[in-house]
Amino acid sequence: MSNPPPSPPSLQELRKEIDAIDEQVHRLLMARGDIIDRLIQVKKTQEVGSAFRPAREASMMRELVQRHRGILPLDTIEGIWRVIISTFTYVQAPFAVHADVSVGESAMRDSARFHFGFVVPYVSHFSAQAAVEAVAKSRGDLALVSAIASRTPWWNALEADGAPKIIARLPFLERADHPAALPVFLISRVADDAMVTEVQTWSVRVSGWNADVARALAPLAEIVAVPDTAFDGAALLVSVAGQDLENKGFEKIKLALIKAGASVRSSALVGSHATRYTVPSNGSART
Ligand SMILES: C=C(O[C@@H]1C=C(C(=O)O)C=C[C@H]1O)C(=O)O
Repeated sequence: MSNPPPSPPSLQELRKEIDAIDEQVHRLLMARGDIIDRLIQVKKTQEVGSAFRPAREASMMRELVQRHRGILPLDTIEGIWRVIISTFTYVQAPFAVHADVSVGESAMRDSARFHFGFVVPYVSHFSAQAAVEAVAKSRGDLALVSAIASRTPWWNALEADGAPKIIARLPFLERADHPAALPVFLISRVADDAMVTEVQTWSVRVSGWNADVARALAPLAEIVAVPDTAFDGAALLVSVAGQDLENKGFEKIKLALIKAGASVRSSALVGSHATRYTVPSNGSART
């Protein structure tokens, strides 16, 4: 006679397992918090403005994608870790997020809450310029500004030495159905060695700007353009990937502008961020 199949665990037993896991997760998060005091001293967080470290965060978010398996949606894992990381950044050195809501209040608020949670104060502004100004006046605050459209060339305010810079492009993990998909630049002051330089962002003033010039540049770089009403010029925010130390990537853009009939009146590096990273629907990541 064969043995009867083992009876499935009871609901009570399964809930006990869940309670044990919850306790471990909670204790591990508290242990993570215990590291912060030591980390502040090693990192000298207070000396450079924001404790946000864009290079480290971009790489941590990619690790999550690579490790993730099972039924829990990546949206959930990404959201949980954004809150963990942002809150741990906040407890090192408190900061606020200044968001430009002129591109759509609900999408911008979703992006701010998804990436920074509810503990980090959220301040809305009615222009990108105002959000950037608030950051310039602060010690370590962050601004969130649309990465794809603008009515004003807010990036001119990032040109000066010591001015805040573009330090990241969110979301870190792009995909078609991202819950906080609005493409935004994050602007702050961080230590130079914390920057990721894979994509450089340049503030460029050109004359001779028109649709043909824009088309000629489109395959080479992402551009936000604000045409100048006074003459045939424009203020551009140009994102160039694949930089080398001599800024050859930007030199290529300059040459392409000239070839297309425009001329460059000035250019200044106004930040850099990690290469955009796309999670395809089949789960394996690509950049
Ligand atoms: C803890 C740090 O500070 C911040 C918080 C991080 C975290 O909680 O893991 C990661 C990067 C920083 O933005 C760090 O620099 O490692």
